[in-house]
Amino acid sequence: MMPEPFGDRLLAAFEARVPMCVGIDPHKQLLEAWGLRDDVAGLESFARTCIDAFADQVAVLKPQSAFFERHGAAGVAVLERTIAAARAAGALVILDAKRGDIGSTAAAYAEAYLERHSAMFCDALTVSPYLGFGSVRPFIDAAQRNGAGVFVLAETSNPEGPQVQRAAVAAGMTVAQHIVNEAAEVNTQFLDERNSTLGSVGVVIGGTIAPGGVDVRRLRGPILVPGFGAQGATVADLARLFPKECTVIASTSRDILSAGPERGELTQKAKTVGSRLAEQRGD
Ligand SMILES: O=c1ccn([C@@H]2O[C@H](COP(=O)(O)O)[C@@H](O)[C@H]2O)c(=O)[nH]1
Repeated sequence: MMPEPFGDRLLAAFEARVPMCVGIDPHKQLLEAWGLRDDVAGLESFARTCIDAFADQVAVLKPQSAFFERHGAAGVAVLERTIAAARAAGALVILDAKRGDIGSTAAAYAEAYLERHSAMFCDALTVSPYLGFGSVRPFIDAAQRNGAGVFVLAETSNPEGPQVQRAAVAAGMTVAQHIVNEAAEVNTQFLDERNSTLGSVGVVIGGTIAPGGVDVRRLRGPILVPGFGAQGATVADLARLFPKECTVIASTSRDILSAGPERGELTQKAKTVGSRLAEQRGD
């Protein structure tokens, strides 16, 4: 039997939980602010507190792989435990690792994160299409086989992004729009074959971008929106950038994590931000 598709699981989580994504980004400065050492024990304690505060309340958690990898193999082991604990508590996990490579190597990355036998299996993975959209096909295939998702970088939140992502691939079409259109095509094919409402190929579009860059109305997949909070994007920006019918996953890391280390304060902060987002969606 085919596993339940990621899009359906995401919609169910948004109905039942705080409808947003909290990023788990154990910055050195945050570890220090939480009274923890910048070592593997500090990392484990930080991640454990995040799980206790968010995993049974918030729809999506997004560990940032880089902050675990910087502690070496022991840090990656903490990441594995964090993903497993978050999923066991019912949160969906998007691993932010921005993987991408030539097809055969992409297939190995896909096996690491999107095959159910893997220790690092997560609900979705961020991937980079800047070796060509076709190069992310192994991620899409593995995700669709396993009820997981991918989030393809389209227009990122950093100020350097537009130089590449707003360049034209054809008259009137930006690179970012091309990526969104390719994702839309995969979703349409998948949804035509399955009795499902939301595709498993999402895109990443920063909440900080200038309006007018990408048209997402035909995507039929979720939009992961980082840049909310610490990088300056607000609820009003989300309303301005995305049509109401889109499934927008607003993501914030430092803004919420800076409420720690008390578990109750972290949970409360996520709930406060989540209700502002739900209000904007008109729930
Ligand atoms: O376009 C992008 C893609 C990914 N990110 C990641 O999201 C978080 C943002 O953290 P904040 O503390 O909320 O600024 C971080 O892990 C980035 O690598 C992004 O910011 N923009």
